Amino acid sequence: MVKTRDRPSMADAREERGNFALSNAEEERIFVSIRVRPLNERERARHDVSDWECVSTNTIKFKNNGHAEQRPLSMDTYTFDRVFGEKCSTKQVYEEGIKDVALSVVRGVNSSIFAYGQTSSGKTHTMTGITDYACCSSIASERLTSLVTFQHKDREFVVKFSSMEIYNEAVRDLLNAGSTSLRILDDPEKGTVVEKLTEETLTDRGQLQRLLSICAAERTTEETAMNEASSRSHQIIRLTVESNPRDYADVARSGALFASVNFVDLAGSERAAQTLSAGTRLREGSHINRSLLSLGTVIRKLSKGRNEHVPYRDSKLTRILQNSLGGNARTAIICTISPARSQSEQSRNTLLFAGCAKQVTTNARVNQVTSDKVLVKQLQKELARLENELRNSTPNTILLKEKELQIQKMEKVISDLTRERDLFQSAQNKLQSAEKDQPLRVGKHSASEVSGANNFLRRMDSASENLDITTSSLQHTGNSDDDFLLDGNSPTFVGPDPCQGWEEMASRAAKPEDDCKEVPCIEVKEVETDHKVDVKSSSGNEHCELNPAVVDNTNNLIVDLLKEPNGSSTQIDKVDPESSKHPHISNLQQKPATPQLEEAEKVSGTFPTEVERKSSNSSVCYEDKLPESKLRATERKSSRERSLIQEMNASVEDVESLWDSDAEDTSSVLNFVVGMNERARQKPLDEDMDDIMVRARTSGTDKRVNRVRGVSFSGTPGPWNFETQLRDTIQLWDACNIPLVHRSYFFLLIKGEISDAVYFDVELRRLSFLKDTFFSATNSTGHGSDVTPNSSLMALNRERKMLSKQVHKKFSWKERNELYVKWGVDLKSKHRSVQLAWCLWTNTKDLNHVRESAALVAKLVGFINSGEASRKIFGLSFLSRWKP
Ligand SMILES: Nc1ncnc2c1ncn2[C@@H]1O[C@H](COP(=O)(O)OP(=O)(O)OP(=O)(O)O)[C@@H](O)[C@H]1O
Repeated sequence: MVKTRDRPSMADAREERGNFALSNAEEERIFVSIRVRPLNERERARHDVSDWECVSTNTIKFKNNGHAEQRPLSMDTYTFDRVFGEKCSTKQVYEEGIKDVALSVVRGVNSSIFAYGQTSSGKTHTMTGITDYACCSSIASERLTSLVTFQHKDREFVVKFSSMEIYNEAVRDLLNAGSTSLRILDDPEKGTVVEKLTEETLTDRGQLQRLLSICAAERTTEETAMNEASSRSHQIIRLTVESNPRDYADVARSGALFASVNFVDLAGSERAAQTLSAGTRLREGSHINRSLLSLGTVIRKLSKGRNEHVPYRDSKLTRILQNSLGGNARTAIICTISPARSQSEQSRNTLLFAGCAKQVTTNARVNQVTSDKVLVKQLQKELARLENELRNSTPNTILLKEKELQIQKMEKVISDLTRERDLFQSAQNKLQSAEKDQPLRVGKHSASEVSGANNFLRRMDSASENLDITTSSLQHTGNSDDDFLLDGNSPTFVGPDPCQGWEEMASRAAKPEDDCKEVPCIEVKEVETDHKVDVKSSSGNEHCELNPAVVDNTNNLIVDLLKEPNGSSTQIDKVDPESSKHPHISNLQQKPATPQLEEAEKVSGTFPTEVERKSSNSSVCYEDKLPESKLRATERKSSRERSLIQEMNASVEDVESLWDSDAEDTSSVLNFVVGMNERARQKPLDEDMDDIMVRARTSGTDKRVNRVRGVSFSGTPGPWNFETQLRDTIQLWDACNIPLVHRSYFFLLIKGEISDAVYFDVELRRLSFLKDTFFSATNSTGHGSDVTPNSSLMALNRERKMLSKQVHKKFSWKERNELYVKWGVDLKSKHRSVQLAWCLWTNTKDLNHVRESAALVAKLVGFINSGEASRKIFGLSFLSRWKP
């Protein structure tokens, strides 16, 4: 008795892991089932009886009733994978024995279904039904309506149909009846293939039915004594199923699957005596039996499991089905038998064959094909998916839009700044050309010093906040002018640069050449009429108040400078236009004497503030009475000296009144400073310079000038005491709450060269004035000043806060810690950068502390010492571009 081992439920296992999951080759035995048909009419007519009984779903028993004529069988019970009795339907055979193997093809596994049995046992009857069920029946568990309609949510299917018969050992294409015998080829990749076999791609179930009908019609069948429509050939209906995933993103399921299922309806073995064959039928029967014998031999060899030769090539049947027999395919064999006692031996032979087939194992595996075409298609789909994802990605879209908006804003800011820069350069060019056209006017032009001081402090104040302004300006997209508008009481910026304070210094330090280009002209009309002086800026449209104190200071300085070496003074009644013709003046100034002075004498004007002149004969008035001898001495002074005096007078006093002036009014200052520096560098002991400095140091009858000069020049003749001036300046910075950036910049740039005396002079005079302004603001509302010690102190605090923020930007963590240690800030304390900023410029009596403070501020702000040019710029940096 052939025993079969219990077969694991492979179908269930596949269902659990997914129908399309890839798997390695699985060794399994051929699924063998037995179907017993009912007795047919012919058998019943012969009063034949059924000798076979299906005792269970997998066991069939021969009912040998002891008939003597029956030769005793070696065994009477056979067990197979499934046994279907006479009453079992073809659908049941399909569902319970064939379906799982047949539908392996949709998972990319080759499969074959055989019908084996003697003639008239029911092979064609069974296989026709099986093929129909497999191809066209609803297959819910596979989520396929059928192999033909091949609908699936994950994959797209292409099913191709082909059919052939092996008749008299010749392969015929059943879909191409006119064709000759087809050749069988051995393909290294595909195995055995039938050349030129017609393949039809299935589109619907009706097409399949038509093709099946064609095959049935074309198959060779003849009537024999055993069967009215006996199949005289082996028929193979082949469905080739190729599936591709709908979504190529799933790598595990992204391969194309390619497999075939063969529905093989073998011709029945027959005995010539029974079929009464002769002639053609006999020859057919001979071929049938020979091929079946080859099949039996192959099965028997395979069932033994030895590595001996398997004669696949003995017949075209075994050659074509080689892959299905012990190869890469799942195989199911339905062995059909007749229950008739008259067919018992043939039935027994069938069962023996089935028993051998039961021992045969196959190694089915998934046939995954990843061709270049599939790869390209896969990549194209993936690319399209990613592009679509990118387009529809909301966060990315928002991010991109934000970036575009930022770019637009920055472009707008750049455009605004470029426009303002161009405007500014245009204005400078105009001023430069005007300067060339107009001679230098020496004298006074009015300025409200209180207003100027306010502007100065406001400018410094705004400078303290420069980083915030700069940053915010980059973020604004509106009118840049609006960005710089202050409150109603504050001045409005009219120049190109919103930060005229330390930031301007720093930025100019980076490109000193550009900033030194413009040397605006000061046009001053000094007219002696009713003791009033008309002061006009170069623009000619601005009348300003003139502070008598400044007038006094300047004139005293002039007088001092014009002192005769013997101590006598010369009073200037009128400037001699011819004096400019002096070669020294020409060298220094490069400008002709101003004819406007003469013209100015003829012009009478009124002043916002009258300046009482102490002497009706003098073109310059003094607060204190001056000896007439001084003025006369001045008059006698050489034209060269007068020109120098005019130059310095214009420079120093215009700088002094700078707070209300436009930048272009500083031309003479810069010219003078440049000239002084150049001369000092080239000829430090130049007689002119030396003369001027000595005279400056020895000047002073005016109280205010004395006070300033007492600081600047130590009040006594002798060598310039740089350190004293520096200390005095530092104290005044402290007293006036001057911004730390300004202090640092000044400190680092002015190093004590003799030419720096001018800078100190200007700085000290201004600081002194600021201090007085503070004093006035504290004690009265005089001048309408809104600048108070408190407001300047607040500005200073804001600057420190700004500097504290810079600490984090400019220094690394390690550098910051070193700084904190150096400046005595506890590393464990909070707000260390703020503490550090509040340490700067606190101990102003210690020059080392001052030097360290200045250096640190310079690092924090980022300005550099670019040499002489920077000092010139620094001179200009006092000039306000703010107007009330
Ligand atoms: N299970 C069945 N129930 C009812 N009738 C059947 C069954 N099996 C076969 N028959 C009938 O028996 C006859 C012979 O069947 P079939 O032609 O399928 O045999 P076959 O094995 O294909 O013979 P051959 O090898 O000569 O082609 C047919 O008339 C068929 O209708």
